[in-house]
Amino acid sequence: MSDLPAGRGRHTRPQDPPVNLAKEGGPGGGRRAGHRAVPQLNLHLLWGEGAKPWRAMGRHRRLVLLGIFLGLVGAGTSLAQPAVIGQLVGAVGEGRSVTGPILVGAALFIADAALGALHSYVIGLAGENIVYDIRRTLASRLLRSRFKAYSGLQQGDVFSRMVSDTMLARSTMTHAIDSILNNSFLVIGGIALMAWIDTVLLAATLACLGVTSAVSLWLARGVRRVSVLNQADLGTFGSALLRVLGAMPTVKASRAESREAEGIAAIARRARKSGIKVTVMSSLLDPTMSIGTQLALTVVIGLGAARTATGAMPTADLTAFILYLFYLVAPLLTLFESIAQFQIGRASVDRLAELGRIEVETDAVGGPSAERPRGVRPLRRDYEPGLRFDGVRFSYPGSDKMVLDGVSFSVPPGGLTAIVGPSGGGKSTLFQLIERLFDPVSGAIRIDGTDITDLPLNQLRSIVGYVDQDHTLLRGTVRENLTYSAPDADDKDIAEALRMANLTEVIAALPHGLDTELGDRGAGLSGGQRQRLAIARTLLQAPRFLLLDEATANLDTESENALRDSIAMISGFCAVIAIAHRLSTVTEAQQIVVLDRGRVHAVGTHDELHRHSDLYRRLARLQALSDVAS
Ligand SMILES: Nc1ncnc2c1ncn2[C@@H]1O[C@H](COP(=O)(O)OP(=O)(O)OP(=O)(O)O)[C@@H](O)[C@H]1O
Repeated sequence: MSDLPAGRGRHTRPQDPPVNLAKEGGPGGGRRAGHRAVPQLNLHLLWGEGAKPWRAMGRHRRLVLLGIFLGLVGAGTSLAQPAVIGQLVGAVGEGRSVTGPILVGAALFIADAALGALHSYVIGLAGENIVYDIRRTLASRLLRSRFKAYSGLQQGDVFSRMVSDTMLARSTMTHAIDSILNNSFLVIGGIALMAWIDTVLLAATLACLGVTSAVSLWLARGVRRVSVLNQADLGTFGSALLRVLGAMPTVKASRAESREAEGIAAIARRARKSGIKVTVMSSLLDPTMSIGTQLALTVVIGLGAARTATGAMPTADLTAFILYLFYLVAPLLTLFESIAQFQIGRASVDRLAELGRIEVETDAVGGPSAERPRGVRPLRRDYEPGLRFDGVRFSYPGSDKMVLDGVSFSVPPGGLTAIVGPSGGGKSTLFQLIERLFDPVSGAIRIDGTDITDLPLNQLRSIVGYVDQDHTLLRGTVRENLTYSAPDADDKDIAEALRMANLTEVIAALPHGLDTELGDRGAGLSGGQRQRLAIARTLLQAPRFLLLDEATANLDTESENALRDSIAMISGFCAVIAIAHRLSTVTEAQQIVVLDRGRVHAVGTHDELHRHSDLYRRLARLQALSDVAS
């Protein structure tokens, strides 16, 4: 492994001087690095406690304002049109020249159409920009979130917020706000011009429209209430679907397709029910306003005709008034629809803002903490090289049960340390704490004498490599998978890592070698090959500590031997800490830690434990029996 490049932190070997971890801690030195409450990211989405669509528009407010302005100018040209038509009617009636009104009218129509198109484009553009910013910022924040906070979320709900809530929020922040302002302007302008023409007819109009407007506002508020429920139902639907699709082999093997399909259908039914409520409330808006406008029109025509007959009102004025009433109908309807749309979108803005407040790991990526460890003088004179658990106690968030209760042991900077013990004893939890996915309730984990909570996360995770239980591989080629945590690794590094993971021949036999595409979850490779590929990937990161979870859980004898050889090779240049279910693979370990119900039961070599530990002997006996059985 000595050929791996130094730029990826590979040079901190057991024989290297330990790292002055606190000095490299950057701004976090002395504090618990990585979990500060104030995020470093420049987020437009940190909207404070209340979700404010205006603030959420971020740097696109000017574009939205330009769109609104264009809309208002367009509305002005619309408002002028009935007056010009009124003049045209007057001119015809009085035998005057109609050229002027026709030219002005034509100019207004053209301006109205051009402004309308431009206005739609600018508002649409602002919407796309806003939704892009929200998605980009939220995705980045989610990826940097504290694992503790992230693991409390439902993935389907997060997905639904990112896809459907962002669309609804976009409508609110652009179309709805723009439409409310423009149509309010049209309505107020229309009313003002109608007042200028005839106050009696206006009073009759307002009386008819007032009642229906109040009902419409009440309906719009109801729309928001049911929209919140509907969006939550959609989130639950997404979560359930994702969970089932992610467990397809188990679903099929359990012949649970129909049961799961029914379960999903039940959630879909709930979403349908709340969706129908939204539709009912929204569709009541139109007829409510239509009743008001029809009534107003009837009254205006009747009363207007009477007033024209008595000479109290010229015919041209009545024509203009009726035209304004017609002009008023569409903006009024759109206004109330937009208010309803705004209310629906506000519910989505709330849900996005909630996601935007997820706590982040502040120094996981970038910043001074991104520096790789350099071999510098040790932090303390009395440091103990390697990794040490010191009286670590831990319970998972929301649970009182102490999963680890006073765990203490040391891992030397090289060689193989195996962790064994009964199921549920806390073995995997140890790894989650070393990776700082969670922090201990009390006690400390130290590397070269430095508490890992004083280390920038980026640095910690570059010196600790982690191969999880699932040996997670990503979609893409073998090469892309291998270089995931060391993107600048060259072919020589890759060849070396493959050799150490005993994969050289396996990869050479693939149809396109390193450039062979792997399916989801590494399809195309056997379980053992996937596991060794995950190990090779971690090796390219040149860790000082390599954590292997359930290293030999699903291997045949040949793969197990291949892996055992690999571990022996790897443990010659870095410390390998392996959770092992098969004791046969760790008999050669420099030390074995037996963990039982969250406590260290014993530490020693295979021979020592065999002599002194009842539990170890029992585990070995059970293992031997299961090996015979299989
Ligand atoms: N996310 C979690 N929330 C709450 N409790 C958890 C969580 N993960 C694990 N536990 C509990 O913590 C205890 C230790 O689990 P852990 O996975 O560390 O054990 P393990 O020794 O690795 O078991 P196994 O050998 O079966 O993998 C178990 O009782 C488990 O139920």
